[in-house]
Formats: sequence, structure tokens, C-alpha cells
Amino acid sequence: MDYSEVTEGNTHFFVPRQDPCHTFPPASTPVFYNPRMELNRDATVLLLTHLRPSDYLDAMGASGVRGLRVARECGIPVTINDREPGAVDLIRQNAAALGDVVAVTHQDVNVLMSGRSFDAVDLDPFGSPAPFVDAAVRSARRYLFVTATDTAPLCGAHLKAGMRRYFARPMNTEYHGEVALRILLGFVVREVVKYDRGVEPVFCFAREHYVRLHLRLLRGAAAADRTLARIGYIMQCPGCFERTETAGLLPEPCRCDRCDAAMAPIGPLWLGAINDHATLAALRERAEAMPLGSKVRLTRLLDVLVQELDTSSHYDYHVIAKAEKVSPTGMETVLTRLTALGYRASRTHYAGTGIKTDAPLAVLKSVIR
Ligand SMILES: C[S@@+](CC[C@H](N)C(=O)[O-])C[C@H]1O[C@@H](n2cnc3c(N)ncnc32)[C@H](O)[C@@H]1O
Repeated sequence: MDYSEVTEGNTHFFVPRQDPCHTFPPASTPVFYNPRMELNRDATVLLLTHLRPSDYLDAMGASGVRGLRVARECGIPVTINDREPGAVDLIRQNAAALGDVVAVTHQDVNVLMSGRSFDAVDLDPFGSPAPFVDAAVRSARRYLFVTATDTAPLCGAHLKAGMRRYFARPMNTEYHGEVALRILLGFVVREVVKYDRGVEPVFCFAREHYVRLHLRLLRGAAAADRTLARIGYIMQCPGCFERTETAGLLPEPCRCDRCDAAMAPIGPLWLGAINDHATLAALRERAEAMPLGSKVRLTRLLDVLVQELDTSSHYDYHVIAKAEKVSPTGMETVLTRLTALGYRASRTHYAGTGIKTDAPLAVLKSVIR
């Protein structure tokens, strides 16, 4: 294998040299490495310097970059696993170059996680994490981190695949980042509460082609019940932008106030907060002093997440303006007008023209006009 040396944060490691004719890494290399996921890894390294779990499992290591960075940049005991022999060889070489500060295992990840526990478990599969979440929940003592790159099934663009993987009904809407994030969270919650445990989202976001969850796991049936109470549905009107939330395992049938159509349920999904704002503020401060390659983009993401409303109430104000046949006013003007009228309003982290607000749709439309 022909290798090239890469640096992320202050960690140096080797990855297979990529064929410049291929833009998507798996097509050209025997072991996966995607530089476009650096922000995803930076976010986890940043969070782990704050949370400081007693140990960490990089369950699906590939080159091992994620676990290597956690070991070197956070000083946390790390185990890196992969089932592919080529990946395990590369992880061992990279670990040796780092001074053998990580343990390397070569197992199917579900077997490993069924037999051992770790304070923090990190799943970073190709595509859907669904086949691995149950074992990860049994293995994780306090923290569970999950990446999903199958955004088409999660957001309803591939409806049947979404229903098979996540046992939920997504819908292809203009707020697909929100739906993908909350369908995945809803799925993980269902895998957790059956063990009488609860979930607290700490730092979760949707970006480009993936969704990333950083979750705290809580103990006890009461925590599980509190978590379950945040499961429900977004009820979306098929004919207009009207939508509402309904909590509970079954959707409450309802009709659109504006056009009287039967509202269609999206879910079950997570209706609660997707971030812990105190943790985000602490990360924002900490990020300044860390050598993160994606620092500018990551701090921008944190800045938006800190002010983002916890609700699912996303509206794309350009789409609404187009439907109203008006040219949209600026985002800041819309937000200021909504707050001046006494409503809460914020930007969304996954769409530049997205607004979250508790204002009724009629008010939002009048403000956009
Ligand atoms: C997307 S890559 C991981 C990328 C890596 N975490 C990073 O940040 O660059 C997914 C890895 O999971 C491994 N994998 C897939 N299924 C697995 C399983 N059942 N058990 C263990 N490893 C698995 C693959 O061999 C592959 O190396």
C-alpha cells in the first residue's frame, strides 16, 4: 500500500494515498479516510476534552484517525477497533508511531461491544448506524456518539429504506436536516429506553451528507420515562407550510387550521432539545485555544447552535417568500421583526435560509412580506 502522511489537530498519521481521479475516497483506497469529515472529528475531540470520559472506544476505526486523535489530543485511554484486516494493520502502524498509547482490537464491532463496556462509545459506520446501536447502548456506560451518513433514508428521500432502518416514517420536506436529526435521535432513544435508561443530547448537528449525535446516557426507569415523554411526531400539512408537534407514541389525528387537510405524521421522532446549551458555550470558549483544522467552521457552527431554538419548527423563509410571490427581506430583519412582536426566533445550523420560531405561520408570512 502507498501511504501519505496527514495531520489533523496535532496528530500525525498515515492513510492510503488516494487516486486523484476519484473524488470519493472508498472508490480509490483500501482503507477509508475522508478529509471532509475533519469537522466531525474536531467536534468530538473538542467535546471529549470537556467531558473527559474514563475511556473511549473508536468502534469503527478505518485508519484509526478518530481514536488516535482522542488519545493524543485529549489524553484519554482509547481502544480502536475494525473488522477489516487491512484497516487493523494500518491502525497498528499509526498507533505504534504515536507511541502505542492506544489498544487495537480486530473484531466485529457488535461482538466486541456485547462483551466489553467503555465509558464512551463512538459509532462511525458506512451509511446507517442502525445495526450497531443496540450493542453500543449495552456497551456504553455514560456517553454514546453516532454518525449517520444515510441522510436520504433519514430525511424521507428514500422512504422505504428509512422505515426499514429506523422504524419511523420520515417525509421529504424543505427541513430535511431537522427531520434526519430527529428521526435518528428517536431511533436511538427507542434502543436506549428499553434498558431503563435515558438520553440527554449534548452536542448534535446535521451537516452536508451526515448527522452527528453526541449523547449522555442516564440510568434508571425515571430517566427513561422522561426521555420517552419527548418522543412524538411533527404533523405536517400536505398542502401548505402549516405544521405542529404532538407528543406520544401514537400520532393524534388533526387537520390543518388553514386548508383543513388531514395533517400527515412524520415520526416517531425526538421532540426535545438537541443540544445542551451550557456545554456548547463551554466548547465555544475552549475551541479558541485548540489547534483544530476546522476551527473557523466549527466555531461558526457552535455560534449558530448556541442561539438556535430547541423546537423542530423550521421554516425556509425563501421558500415561503416564493410561495407568497414576494421577494424576501433579509434574515436579520425577519428575526428582529418576530422578536419585536414578542415571539422567539432563531437561525438554524443546517440551512442558511432556515428560521425556527414559535410565531404562527400567518405572522411569519406577514413579517416576510
Ligand atoms: C466510515 S469508516 C470509519 C471512518 C473513521 N472512523 C474515520 O473517522 O475516518 C467505517 C469503518 O467501519 C468498519 N466496519 C464496518 N462494519 C464493521 C463491523 N461490523 N465491525 C467492525 N468494523 C466494521 C469498516 O471496515 C470501516 O473501516
